[in-house]
Amino acid sequence: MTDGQRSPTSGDGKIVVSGLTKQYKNVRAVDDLSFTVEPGRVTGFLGPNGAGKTTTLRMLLNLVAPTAGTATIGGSRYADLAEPLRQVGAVLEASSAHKGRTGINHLRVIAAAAGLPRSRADEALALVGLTPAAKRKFKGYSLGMKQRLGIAAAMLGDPRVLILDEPANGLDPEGIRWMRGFLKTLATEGRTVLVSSHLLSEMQLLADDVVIIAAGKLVRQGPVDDVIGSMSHTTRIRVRTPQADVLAGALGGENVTVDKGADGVLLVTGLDAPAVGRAALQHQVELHELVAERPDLEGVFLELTAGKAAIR
Ligand SMILES: Nc1ncnc2c1ncn2[C@@H]1O[C@H](COP(=O)(O)OP(=O)(O)OP(=O)(O)O)[C@@H](O)[C@H]1O
Repeated sequence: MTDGQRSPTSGDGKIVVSGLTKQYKNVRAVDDLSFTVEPGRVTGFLGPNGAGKTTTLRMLLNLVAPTAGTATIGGSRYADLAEPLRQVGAVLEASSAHKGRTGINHLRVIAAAAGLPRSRADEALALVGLTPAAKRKFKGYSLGMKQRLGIAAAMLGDPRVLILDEPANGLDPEGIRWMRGFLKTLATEGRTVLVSSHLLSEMQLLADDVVIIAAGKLVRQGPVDDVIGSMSHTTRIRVRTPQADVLAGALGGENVTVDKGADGVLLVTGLDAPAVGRAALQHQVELHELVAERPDLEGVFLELTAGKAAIR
């Protein structure tokens, strides 16, 4: 299906979450949460255990009723979408299927129920690289194959929006790399791709944007590079010198910390690389290495969510 053939009601595929709240008896699982997810980009949805990610995705897909607030996809609530499977594909947990059914039959059953052409089952299976296992029974599928089958089911309607909860779970490194390429390609085609994950190093490779939540609330949202850049005060200078003690003594000042590592390495925070280089020059210290280590997504995530109780 091309863009021109898409249902006009699918809008631009932008996801808008506004004031979304879910109160369970004692737990405010999601608390006045607002964020947007743009088409044409992969957005990582991150948060510590119990942050409210799954509850948010379930509200987005009309599986749980919000206590307050709204979540729309292409301007409509999921419940109001005319043909939801053609507009939104979702995988919320490892795919389950009738154990004795083959992969292709599993997809054909879903396609038939949704009024989609039978040929879509073959196309979706090919899309996730499962054609060779089409006639194998589901019970013989590995976890990685089950994940792929779940994604194939989500892709049956050629949706403009894809929502995945922890899609890399159970995948081996090759499977994770495949998933990365697959999701990036979908975004390049202009689709909206929202992915929750705990794998922060993988998210740094995969995501264009991130939405970080903790204890049900928004902590930060934006392009990955901007979110990491916003924490540049945590940039650490790594310097190696045969005169580590001399240099350590020369690097003083308010908010400056100097930790000694092995082999003459000093890890400095509170100064930038030129300042460390200047101090070395002034004290005639020979340098073998001088590197500004920018924080990675994992470091930023841990700092942003530190102390926000995961168990509520
Ligand atoms: N049906 C429910 N009844 C009561 N509390 C619930 C229910 N579903 C979720 N919660 C609670 O809401 C909070 C958020 O849960 P949720 O599963 O959305 O978090 P999560 O970010 O997806 O966590 P994880 O990363 O561990 O999957 C948790 O404290 C959880 O115990």
